This record gives sequence, structure tokens and C-alpha cells, in this order.
Amino acid sequence: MKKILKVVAAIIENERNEILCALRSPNMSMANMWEFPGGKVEKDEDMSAALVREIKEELNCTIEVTDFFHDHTHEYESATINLICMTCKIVSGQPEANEHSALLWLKRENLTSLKWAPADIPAVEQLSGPYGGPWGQVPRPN
Ligand SMILES: Nc1nc2c([nH]c(=O)n2[C@H]2C[C@H](O)[C@@H](COP(=O)(O)OP(=O)(O)OP(=O)(O)O)O2)c(=O)[nH]1
Repeated sequence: MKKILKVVAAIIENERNEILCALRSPNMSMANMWEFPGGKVEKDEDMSAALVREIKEELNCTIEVTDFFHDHTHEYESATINLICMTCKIVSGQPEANEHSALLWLKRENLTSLKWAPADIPAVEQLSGPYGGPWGQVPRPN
């Protein structure tokens, strides 16, 4: 059985209601695909702590995790990725691309125009679909 890697990713929205998208660089696996910034959770590490750590390393800013957004497991040829997307807000600094080739703020309705890593597609669809706002939650019945 393939190894399952737990990966956390940040859905960061700015004051113009745009979401931060990051382009994987040519020297990364899954080169030139878009993703939500984040990375692998280390052994015994809390998911939120892992995401704060990864964002500091990758984007040089500090975030706070505000909510759980989406959990999806995708089987790639080499590994199975359990991608957990969490909504976050920036508490200090401005995102800078330390490792990615580019960063882009996009409105939800434009997210599907990018070439996303396959594991991200369900989260992208939830963000851009009819139940996309405010945080992709399906409204609760009364
Ligand atoms: N950070 C992040 N990784 C994602 C997303 N979607 C997706 O399939 N992945 C994959 C790419 C990587 O194989 C893995 C995350 O690892 P990582 O961000 O620590 O990247 P890495 O370059 O160190 O990974 P690798 O070369 O060792 O595979 O999850 C996503 O939205 N965000």
C-alpha cells in the first residue's frame, strides 16, 4: 500500500475577497502547478502548528488558522496525499514567494482558470461553486 502523506494547506483571503494561490516552482515535485501554500505535517505535529510553520517558511508571514475548510485524499502515482485545507488570516507581514515561482490573488470565480495540483480540485470547486461563500459552508437548514 502507498504511503499516505498528511499535507496542510492555507486558504487565505484578503480584504478584496481574493484568495492566495501559489505556483509550484520548476524544481519542486508537481512543477508549474498551482496550489494553496502549505506542506507536510511532521510526526507528532499539530496540523495548525504545521501550517503556521510552513507559511512562515514559504511566505515569510505569520498566519492564524481560523477554521477547517476541506479534507480530501488523492492518490498520485508515487504517493497518496491527504490534503487538509484550512482557512487562515494573516496576522503579520505580507506574503512573499520564498519557494514558489509566483503568488497570485484571485477572486473565487476565477480560481478554476488555473492549472491546479489534482488533489486541490475538490477544494477549488467548493470555493468557486454555488456554496462557495463566505467560507464554502453549505448553509445550515433552519
Ligand atoms: N503545500 C501543498 N502541497 C500540495 C497541495 N496539493 C498537493 O497535491 N500537494 C502535494 C505536493 C507535495 O507532494 C506535497 C506537499 O509537500 P511540500 O509542500 O512539503 O512540498 P515538497 O516540495 O517538500 O514535497 P516533495 O517535493 O517532497 O514531494 O503535497 C497543496 O495545495 N499545497
